[in-house]
Amino acid sequence: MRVVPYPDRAAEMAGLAETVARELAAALEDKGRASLAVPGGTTPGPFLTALSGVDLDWARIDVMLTDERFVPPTSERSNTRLLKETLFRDRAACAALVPLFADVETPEAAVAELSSDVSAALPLDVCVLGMGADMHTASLFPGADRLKEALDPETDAILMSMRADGAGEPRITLTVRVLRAAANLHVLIAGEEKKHALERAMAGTDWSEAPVRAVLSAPTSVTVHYAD
Ligand SMILES: O=C1O[C@H](COP(=O)(O)O)[C@@H](O)[C@H](O)[C@H]1O
Repeated sequence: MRVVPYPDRAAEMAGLAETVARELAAALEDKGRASLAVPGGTTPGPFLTALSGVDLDWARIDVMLTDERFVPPTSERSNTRLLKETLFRDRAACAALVPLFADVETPEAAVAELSSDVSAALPLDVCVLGMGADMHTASLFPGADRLKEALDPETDAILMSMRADGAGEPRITLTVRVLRAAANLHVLIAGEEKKHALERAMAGTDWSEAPVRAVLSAPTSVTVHYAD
């Protein structure tokens, strides 16, 4: 794992977009199709907007979220909404969205409905994750009801419903097996609070206490991007 510091957030977002674009272009060249997972939340908007302007053959790129809140896409809390407003425009407007939301009664029913389309887009060529100050990543929250199953590297599940005190609404998340299998992994963090959380995560080994550790210790190329 390596940590790349940037002078400011604008440089961080632009730098990550450039790196991800290069990795997607290499995957397209190799295989004719590429897959990308991106985080939701408050941090990645400028990165996603920068990526939307990159000249790539977006029609051959499958894009999914690392996790979604179980709210309608019209909600301010919807990660799908963020994705549509930031990435799915400009040159990337024709990318193929692999949904992590379904208009059904429960997150469990959504997982059942969505899993086969997600599975068809795996393994991920590029996966960008966020991290909370509580060291959650995707919707893998410390203390969550199904965290143990989602952290199991041998699980057959690719998507899992998740409920946790710190999560607000129920969630749907990619499992650790899927995240760790990505060819290129990036963690995007900004600000002092997250810098301290990263230091705490790097100082221990227990995945359930700090789920982001499962990603930081992946056997693949892992880069943490940081700016104040
Ligand atoms: O709830 C979520 O939180 C994390 C971190 O979000 P941020 O607002 O602190 O940037 C995010 O990576 C995840 O995708 C999202 O659903």
